[in-house]
Formats: sequence, C-alpha cells, structure tokens
Amino acid sequence: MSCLLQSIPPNNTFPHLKTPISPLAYDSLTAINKRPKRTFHILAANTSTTSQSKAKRSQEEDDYHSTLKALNSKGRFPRKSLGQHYMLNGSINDELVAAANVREGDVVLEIGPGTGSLTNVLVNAGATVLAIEKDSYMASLVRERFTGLDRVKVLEEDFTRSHIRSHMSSILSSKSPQDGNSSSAKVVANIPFNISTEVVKQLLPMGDIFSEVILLLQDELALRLVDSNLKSSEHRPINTFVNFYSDPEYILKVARTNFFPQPNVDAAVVAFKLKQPVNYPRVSSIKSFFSMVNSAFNGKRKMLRKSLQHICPSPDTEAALCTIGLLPTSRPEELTLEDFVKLHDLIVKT
Ligand SMILES: C[S@@+](CC[C@H](N)C(=O)[O-])C[C@H]1O[C@@H](n2cnc3c(N)ncnc32)[C@H](O)[C@@H]1O
Repeated sequence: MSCLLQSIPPNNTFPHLKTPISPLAYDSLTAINKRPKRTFHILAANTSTTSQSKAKRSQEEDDYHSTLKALNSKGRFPRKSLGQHYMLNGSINDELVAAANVREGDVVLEIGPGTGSLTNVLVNAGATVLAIEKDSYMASLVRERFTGLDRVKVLEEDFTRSHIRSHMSSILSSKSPQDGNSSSAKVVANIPFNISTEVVKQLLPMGDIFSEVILLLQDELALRLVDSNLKSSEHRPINTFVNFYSDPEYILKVARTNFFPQPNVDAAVVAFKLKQPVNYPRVSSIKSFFSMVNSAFNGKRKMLRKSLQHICPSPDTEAALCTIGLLPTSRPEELTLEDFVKLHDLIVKT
C-alpha cells in the first residue's frame, strides 16, 4: 500500500486514475497514507459469527487497492452528490451480513452496491442479491464483477424512485420452496448518507416483505433513531415511526477512516427488526395516526392541548391525557408510542 500511496504527487494527480483527482478524494488518499494499517478502531467485539464468511471469501479482498483499481477501470472519481464513500474494511461488511444473519437461500436487497464489496460477502453467505445502483458506471462494474452468477441481479435505478415492492415480489415468487427462505427477505446496505431518512421511511413499513433491515448510517442519525429516551429534545415523529414499524438496535460504531474518500462524520451499523403488519400497534387509521403525531411535534415545545387544537378542543385533549395517566400540560416528547396510540384512540374520530 505504501509504495502506491507514496506515489501521490502534490499536484493532485493520481497516476492510477490518469487524471486530476478532486480535492475531496485527494484529502482522503493522504489521510489513508498517514493512518495505521489497522483501520476500524471503533469496531466492537462479536466477530465470531463472521469467521465463516471470511473463510469462504476468495482471494478477492475489497481493500483500498482494489477499490481504486475498480474505480480506475471505469475512470471514476467518487462523487459527493451520490454519497460515494466506499467501504475499505472487509470486516465491517462481514459485520453487516452477520447482523442480518444472512443464510443460504435468503433474498437480500442491497442499495448502492458501489464496487460490489458488500455484494461479494452477501453472495459468499449464499444469498440471492437484488442490487439497486443509481450510478450507471458502478452498476456496470458490479454486473461485470458478478457476470454468470444468476444469484446477483443489478438494477440501474434511483432507489428513492424504485418500485421495491414489485421488484421484490417477482424475485420472491420466482424462488421455489426448495430454494430456501423464500417467504421473507432482508435488506443489507451501506447507503449514501443523503438518502438515509428516505430509505428508512420507505423500508420500515415493509414488514410483509422484509424481516430485517441492516443499514450503515451516519452515526448521529443512528443514535437518534434508536434513542428511546423520553424528554429528549431530539425526540421527533421519526422516533415514533421507527418504533411503530420496528425494533431498532444500534450494533456498532464505524470510524470514518474506514471509507474512501473519508466522510466528515463517523458511521454506525443499525439493525431494524421489522414488525409484521399484524403486530403493528392497533390504530383505527395509520394515516391519521401519523398525521396526529406530526401535528403534535409541530411548533417547538408546544403543549399537546395547543398543537392538537385543530383535531380536538383543548379541554378534550386535556381530559384524554388525564385518562392515559399523563399531565394535561404534556408535551409530545413526553409520550411513548403506546401513549400516542391511546391518545389517538381517544381524540381522533375516524
Ligand atoms: C456509501 S456508497 C457505498 C458503496 C458500497 N456499498 C460500499 O460499501 O463500498 C453508496 C452507493 O450508493 C449509490 N447511490 C447513491 N445514491 C443512490 C440512489 N438514490 N439509489 C441507488 N444507489 C445510490 C452510489 O453510487 C454508491 O455506489
């Protein structure tokens, strides 16, 4: 590695890319050059489950060299607008796959396969992978990498506009029962940070299709999404949303030094265990429930009796809060998911 890196000239040209490299990528290259060889210093224990997939993996290590080589083969620089921060540490890919407990025959959706490093670990674990990649160059790179392997299907699409439900249904229905776990699928992905919230909002209500959603998210967002601490000023409707549809778990923190180019923030692996629709909290209408929750959080530090005035007169909201065992002056961040469900039941007539 060092001989390749020492060859980075100060004028921001990188011989393997043959063209000037962007300042963002150049900073990352020099940062990688300075850092010690072992990269994931915040990676937690629990590596035992990963040894199997490590052993299975071919010579094909997805490290710094191979990532640059792959990008070079397409003449690509990492693009900030596409959140292209490639994973350089195979152990973290192993951890993502282990968190989803991927087994032979599982169907896995991967968003943004990039160079295919995580895809490779999924394939080695025996999964059938549907990879959705927006960047046409990266989509063709992954297609070429897994040519001839019919367990990998690559779609060149923007995930936020993709018809996931119909793509997944056709893959799941084409699997015969002897192919293995054909009834439910999983999501395992190192996603671009700029579409994280959209990905969470789109996938979590799909408990009828996916059993687990394992995502590498920006650490700050990861902490916020799994936070069940009441009275936190950070508590938002998204927390109610996450808990309504899933049981979230913060798995491990991943230092920014594990990516190329290096982002300005650390990341974390979060596992969302999706609830089956029959296990969602019982509300008369999910739409009106979330509309009430969103209204409740409208206007910072507002009491519910005021923020929900357009749904229900203040005295009735106060009475409902008392029935639940809360103060009439309660604010939204003081309510649990169950409290919101009871409040909706009492004040919203659908
Ligand atoms: C953080 S990189 C991760 C790449 C790879 N999974 C890895 O671990 O190295 C995010 C990937 O998502 C792709 N991407 C960005 N926006 C996307 C979108 N809206 N839909 C699908 N893929 C997208 C990028 O092109 C890039 O390949």
